[in-house]
Amino acid sequence: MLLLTKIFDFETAHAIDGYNGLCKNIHGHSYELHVTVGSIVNENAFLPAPGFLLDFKDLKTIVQKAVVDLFDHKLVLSHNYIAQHPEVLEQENLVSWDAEPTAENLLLFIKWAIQDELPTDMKLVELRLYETKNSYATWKEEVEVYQGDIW
Ligand SMILES: Nc1nc2c(c(=O)[nH]1)N=C([C@H](O)[C@H](O)COP(=O)(O)OP(=O)(O)OP(=O)(O)O)CN2
Repeated sequence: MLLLTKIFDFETAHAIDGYNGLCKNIHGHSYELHVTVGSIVNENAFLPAPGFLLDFKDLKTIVQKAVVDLFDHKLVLSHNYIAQHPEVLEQENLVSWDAEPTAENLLLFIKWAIQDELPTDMKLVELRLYETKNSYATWKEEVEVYQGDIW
């Protein structure tokens, strides 16, 4: 499989309801999202002109619209959090969510949002979302491993 990766940045504020730590309060992150897509190719031949699996520009357009535009400079809070802090409803950049906006849940949402927008010959293979430079969540397509005569 041949893979392409593009990196995106967005600034988002959130709080985690039910968490016993600093992240229960509204705070922000400079998120970094790595999106890897791929396709099975004939590895014994060059790609036909223009030699792209997918134009990086097209990948950028898809992820920008499906993810970055939704989250950049937004405040993402769960319905549970909002119910306990109704004053946040005054924020014009509020995005209210069914789930807690953890790195894991954001990543699952991002997977759903991107998957359906890719061309049919491209597969979403891996997503990595950095919440800080030291903390990130990864989603990977399960790869079937060939072991002798059984998959
Ligand atoms: N499994 C998860 N754990 C935590 C999440 C999360 O989304 N998934 N989120 C948080 C907080 O949002 C917090 O802001 C990030 O936590 P942490 O990485 O511990 O933050 P630090 O600033 O201490 O990170 P450094 O980059 O190491 O300085 C908490 N846990």
